[in-house]
Amino acid sequence: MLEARQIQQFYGGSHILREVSLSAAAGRITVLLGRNGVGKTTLLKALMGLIPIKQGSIQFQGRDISRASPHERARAGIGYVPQGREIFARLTVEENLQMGLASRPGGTPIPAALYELFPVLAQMKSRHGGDLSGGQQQQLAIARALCAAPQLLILDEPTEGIQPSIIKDIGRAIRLLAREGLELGRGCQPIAVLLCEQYYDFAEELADDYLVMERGAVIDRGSGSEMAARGVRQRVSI
Ligand SMILES: Nc1ncnc2c1ncn2[C@@H]1O[C@H](COP(=O)(O)OP(=O)(O)OP(=O)(O)O)[C@@H](O)[C@H]1O
Repeated sequence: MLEARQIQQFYGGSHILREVSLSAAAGRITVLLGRNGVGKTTLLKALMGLIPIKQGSIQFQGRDISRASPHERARAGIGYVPQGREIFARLTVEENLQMGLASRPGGTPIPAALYELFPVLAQMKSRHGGDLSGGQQQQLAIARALCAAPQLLILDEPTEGIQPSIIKDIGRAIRLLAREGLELGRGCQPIAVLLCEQYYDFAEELADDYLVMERGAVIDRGSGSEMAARGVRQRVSI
């Protein structure tokens, strides 16, 4: 589904991504781990087209999207939940979700399945985004990305600063999306999930595949079931 090859990225003179390659497949959760500042967010932004890549290629559904705009990538089926959520604080929950429908034909309703996935959003439909708790905002940010019915969902640290009960709900939602998919108005099919995460236990629990980054490069990768044996926890702990 997604194939990124040999991505190189620089900020000024700093070499931030060093020949990073990764893939994500429908039905699988691919987890990206690494300490603060190793380049994870930069990589996700590059995949979404928010930062142009200097070298390398990105293929999605067999199509080269290396130079496509974020908007085109969203239309092609990539959903992105940024670090820090970036919900619209002055818009209501419902209006935030409507913003997520922008890439779909006019008149497309907010998929009811999203309110089943995160019932708190139904209860808080008319509240302003800024009045929600951090965990509720994270659920809203995920639901907003899902409004576009993506085939690939990219999540940047969805557990950051969130209480344990909501982390569990988010974990359940991610697993459901990858295993079964959700009826978002385009049929219900398992999606590909690319999850960047600092919270090791959460990452290990969900990972089908994992990658570890250090100083802009992938230094280890494998299947989620090998993470404990390969000492990934020690590699990413601060
Ligand atoms: N806009 C920018 N201009 C210059 N340097 C930047 C910029 N954004 C990030 N960096 C630097 O690039 C490196 C990688 O940052 P990035 O945010 O991708 O790391 P990260 O692994 O996602 O870390 P975190 O978990 O803290 O978000 C860091 O050294 C950071 O200071």
